Amino acid sequence: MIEVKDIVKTFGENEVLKGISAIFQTGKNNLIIGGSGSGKTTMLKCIVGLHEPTKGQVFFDGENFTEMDFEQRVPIRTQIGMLFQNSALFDSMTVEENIMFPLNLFTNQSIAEKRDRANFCLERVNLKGRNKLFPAELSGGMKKRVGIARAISMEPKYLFVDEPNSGLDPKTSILIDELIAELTIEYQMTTVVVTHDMNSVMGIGDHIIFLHQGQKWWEGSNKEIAHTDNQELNDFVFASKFMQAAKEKL
Ligand SMILES: Nc1ncnc2c1ncn2[C@@H]1O[C@H](COP(=O)(O)OP(=O)(O)OP(=O)(O)O)[C@@H](O)[C@H]1O
Repeated sequence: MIEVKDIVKTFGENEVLKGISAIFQTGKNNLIIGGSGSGKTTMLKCIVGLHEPTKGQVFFDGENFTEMDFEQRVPIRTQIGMLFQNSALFDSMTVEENIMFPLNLFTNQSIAEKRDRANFCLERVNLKGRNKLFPAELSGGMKKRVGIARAISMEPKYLFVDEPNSGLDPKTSILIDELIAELTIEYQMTTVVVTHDMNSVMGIGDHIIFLHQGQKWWEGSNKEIAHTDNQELNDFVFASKFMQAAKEKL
């Protein structure tokens, strides 16, 4: 479980997060949604320590991450898997080398053990045997899957994903969502996904936080979202005529 308490983040005069508190449960797909510039990525970066919050605290399973120094954070950092936008694979490394990268950095495993783990992760994301390919030889969906394989290589307790569906066709997007959702349950991870993909919201949104102008404006599940009377959330989720028509049938 991850708890954020009263997170404020300012950049100069710009107060981007205005005191956000939330709990992200273990084994759940927690989604952060909101309009462009509402502070979603900033929130994710504050949780993982890529930004220091101006105020407030982040707890990983009760441990106060915010007040730890660099060294003290290492054990928690090794339990964090991340998939950021564009998959962030190393272009000069093969698929296998990309997946083994965190293992090289953080473990003393032998080459054989690391290769076994890479094979296991590749199989788990349906890319068995693609070890020797380079990122340039992969489709966007395959790159995401390699990114997921790398993110789970260390058997993380916490998984953070920023816009997993960007640049993917709708069918591949759903496959990626389903993979994240399956892995979350299988490994009982606390997963936090930043998205503005409505298929993801409706498909895997166990717990959703809607940010509006740097504040937590609404919180609930995908089942509740269809019946909300929150005006800003409605305007955001059901912006298109198609979604409005779909809502009426729910
Ligand atoms: N490093 C930074 N320095 C200064 N301002 C920043 C920085 N990072 C983000 N911001 C500002 O914070 C605000 C929120 O940005 P953020 O990327 O968190 O939004 P977002 O909700 O993820 O948007 P999008 O959906 O467009 O990716 C924006 O006004 C942005 O300019």
